[in-house]
Amino acid sequence: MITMKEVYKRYPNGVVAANGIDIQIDQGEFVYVVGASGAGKSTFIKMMYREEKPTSGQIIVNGVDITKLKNSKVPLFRRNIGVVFQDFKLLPKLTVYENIAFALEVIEESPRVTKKKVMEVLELVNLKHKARMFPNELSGGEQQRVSIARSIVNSPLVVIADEPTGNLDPDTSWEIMRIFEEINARGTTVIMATHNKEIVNTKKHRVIAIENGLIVRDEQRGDYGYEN
Ligand SMILES: Nc1ncnc2c1ncn2[C@@H]1O[C@H](COP(=O)(O)OP(=O)(O)OP(=O)(O)O)[C@@H](O)[C@H]1O
Repeated sequence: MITMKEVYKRYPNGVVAANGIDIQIDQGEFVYVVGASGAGKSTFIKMMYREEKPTSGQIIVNGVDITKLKNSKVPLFRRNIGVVFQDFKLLPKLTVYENIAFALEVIEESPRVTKKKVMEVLELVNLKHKARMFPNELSGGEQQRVSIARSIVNSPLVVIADEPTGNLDPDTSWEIMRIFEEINARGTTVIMATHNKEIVNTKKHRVIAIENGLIVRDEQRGDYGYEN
């Protein structure tokens, strides 16, 4: 579902963050992206949802070369992709319910379907009882669960998460992992950049390791492989 061919990314300041990446990720896979700080993990991930454009190379997502996509077509393309960030990025003035419903209002979903879908994802992340609260009334783990609920409410084919447990304590991180595993078990591809050695070594999945903008290891059920 995601193919990169000879992908290079040079930022305007001259830093080369992708240095010839070739990769294929199939529908339904669970993939960890690991590597030292500054190795190019975020750049790799951002290019998958057209947050960054490569300097050269092809990136094909669901059959479309997104490097050629017009800016005006990017929002439509992104409907098939859920994104989760380390710092949650919830809208502070909207309730939990509204933060999630927002993603559906943009696509003009009917109020009845919106309510049904929002309640379904809130159930999945176990936060139905906090639907009327505001983000600042929630713990970090709860905020991340809301952000995951928001990322999947459109039933995307893939969820891309950049260090989703980076700001969370170990117990909360395991709870977040449980939710990603559940999402993956339902057939959604999950791609997760992480520094969490324990999680990678315990919940085994494909591991892609990046160093200096290059994929240096790609293993099914791999280990984290760094000291951290
Ligand atoms: N917008 C940008 N402009 C210029 N250079 C950038 C930009 N974004 C990232 N870089 C540089 O590209 C390289 C790769 O950065 P990237 O954020 O992809 O790494 P990372 O592996 O995700 O790091 P971390 O684990 O710290 O998040 C780094 O040298 C970084 O400084």
